[in-house]
This record gives sequence, C-alpha cells and structure tokens, in this order.
Amino acid sequence: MRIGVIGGGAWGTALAQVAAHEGRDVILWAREPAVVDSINATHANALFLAGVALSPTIRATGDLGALADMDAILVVTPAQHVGSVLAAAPIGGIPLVLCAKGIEAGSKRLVGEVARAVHPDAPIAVLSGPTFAHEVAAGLPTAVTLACEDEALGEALATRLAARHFRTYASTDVAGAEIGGAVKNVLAIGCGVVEGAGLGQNARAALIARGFAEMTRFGLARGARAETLAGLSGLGDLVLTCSSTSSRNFSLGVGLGRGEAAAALLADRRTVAEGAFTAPVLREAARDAGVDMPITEAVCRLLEGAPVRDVIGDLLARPLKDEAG
Ligand SMILES: NC(=O)C1=CN([C@@H]2O[C@H](COP(=O)(O)OP(=O)(O)OC[C@H]3O[C@@H](n4cnc5c(N)ncnc54)[C@H](O)[C@@H]3O)[C@@H](O)[C@H]2O)C=CC1
Ligand SMILES: O=C(CO)COP(=O)(O)O
Repeated sequence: MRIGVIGGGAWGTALAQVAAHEGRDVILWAREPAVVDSINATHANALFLAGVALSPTIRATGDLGALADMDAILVVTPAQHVGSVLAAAPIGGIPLVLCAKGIEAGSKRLVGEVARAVHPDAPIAVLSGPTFAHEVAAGLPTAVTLACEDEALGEALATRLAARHFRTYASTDVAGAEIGGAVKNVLAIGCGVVEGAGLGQNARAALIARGFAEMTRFGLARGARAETLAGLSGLGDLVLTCSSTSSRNFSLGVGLGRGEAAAALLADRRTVAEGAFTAPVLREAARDAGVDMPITEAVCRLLEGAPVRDVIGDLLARPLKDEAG
C-alpha cells in the first residue's frame, strides 16, 4: 500500500511515521523546503516534530505531482489551506483521508465539503480523534474514528491505516467526525481561558459538559449522529484538548485567560491553533442554523479582545435554563 501525506507539520509527520512503521510505502509532501531536506537527509522534522527519529523509509517531496499514483492520500494541512493545496494536487480519484480539524472561513464549509468541491471523483474519508502528534509518533496507544460514507472503503482504510498502537474505529458518519474535531478546538481555547484566569476545576468541568452540549446541538443540526459526537472524534478529543497544555488551542486560551492579547499570542506562532480560525466561522454557521452556542460566542469575543472578566461575567449572567435545553 502506497500512502501519500500532504502536510509536513506535526500531525502529517506523525501519521507518516505510523504508516512507515507498518511497512507502507510513504511519500510526504511538505510546503517548506527545509522540512523536505531535513526528512530526506537526517530523517527528522526539527521544525514541527522535534526529537522524533523518523523511519528512514519516509520520502519527502516538495512536488505534489509525486503523489499521483498513491493508493490513498492523507490530507494534513491546516483546515484553512486544504482547498488551495488540494487544488494544486493532480490526484484524480485517489481516496482522500482528511485529517485537518476546522471549518473554512468565508465558505463555512467543513473540510470534507471543501475536498469534494475540488476533487469530485475522489472518495472522502475523515480520520479524527484524541491524538497528540508527539504521543502517536512515540508509539503510545491511541484510538481514532475513521469515517467514510462508503462502508467497504472505510473498513479497508481503517484496516490499512491501523497499527498495533493505533486503533482505528470505522464509522459512516463523516459530518459527525468532522464537526467534533472542529468544535472541540474552539472549546479547548475556552478551557485554557478558565485555566489562565484561575477560575478553578469546577468551571473547567462545567465548560467541558456545557461545551459538549453545544457541540451536540450544532452537530445534530448539521446531520451528525449523537453517538459519533459522544465518541473518540467528539467527546474523546474534547476531553484531551481541554485538559493539557500539550494542546495548542488550550495554550492559546491560557494566554488569553492571563490577559494577553490574541493578536500577540497568534503573531509569533509557527504551529497552528485551529480554534482561532474556526471560532468566528463556527459562530456564523451556528447563527445560520439557529443553534445557541454561548461558549463559542464567548471565545470569539475573547479573540476579538474583550476583557476576560466581562466575557465570563456575561456568560454567568445568562438566564437560568433547563439542562436539556
Ligand atoms: N498536531 C497534532 O497533534 C494534531 C493536529 N491535527 C490537525 O492537523 C492539521 C495540521 O496541524 P499540524 O500538523 O499540527 O500543523 P503544525 O502546527 O505542526 O504545522 C503547521 C503546518 O501548517 C502548514 N502551513 C502553514 N501555512 C500554510 C499554507 N499557506 N498552505 C499550506 N500549509 C501551510 C505548514 O506547512 C505546517 O505543515 C490541523 O488541522 C490540526 O488541527 C489533528 C490531530 C492532531
Ligand atoms: O487535535 C489535537 C489532538 O487531538 C491537537 O490539539 P491542538 O491542535 O489543540 O494541539
């Protein structure tokens, strides 16, 4: 099985490592020539996944044309760049496994919708779940959802992308897997704010539970299934990223909670905090769908520079309501 990987950030590199360890023939496309050179010459990606000795069988390239005869391609650029990178990739009907977590600004499309529009002949699958790249690259046990509407293809991909320490659970709920991964990044920023502002463990648990209620309301309105949202790609990933400074989104929130400005926090990042880009477009999509997402609204206000004290005060001052509402 020949696996192409588009994206040489932390996650693309970790997934390439899993596939190479399983004996797959792996070609990884990276945008930065320094990443291509470093993977080919020293079997390392110091820029995005420092400290990991990569399999020497992983070949890196800066030419998207080199992926034209792969059996499957993992798409692992940040969500906002999936459309432009895929448009430049001559990949015809090769199955695409989408691994980015986010919603495209402007179009309000999930990554799967973006990919379908660019490559209508390519079957689409989504790989998502609680997966810090450095843990996966280190071979620590990890489980993910592999969602594909075509059940037979989904099961084949789930089998071929699995490894002893990397369990894939098949699903046919593509929208559910995507929405969980996109929404949890926004909620992780909120949990980071709770941490940074010193609001306590009760507040963090409340935010996770009420955030999951938001994710579920939005997901159901967009055709997701409740059991997917309660699974690895939804609740599982929400719990992971709301609990650890290993999460870039959580860390961004910690800075906001301490009163640092979003623009300054985002300005000198080389790595991506997807929630910062997803939050405003998620707010718009939720308003379009008539779905109430107060935590998402609060995260947007914080990213826009509203003082933490005001935003938290407004959240707490909302009228009391039924928990199931
Ligand atoms: N790092 C992780 O633990 C995980 C990340 N993901 C998702 O994978 C996706 C990629 O994230 P990471 O690999 O962590 O990235 P990263 O934060 O390690 O690296 C940034 C990536 O963005 C790319 N990039 C920057 N500007 C670009 C542009 N204009 N066009 C195309 N690419 C551009 C860089 O080449 C690099 O690959 C994100 O959607 C993320 O949410 C999903 C699961 C785990
Ligand atoms: O998606 C992730 C883990 O599943 C990575 O989270 P961050 O992007 O917040 O680091």
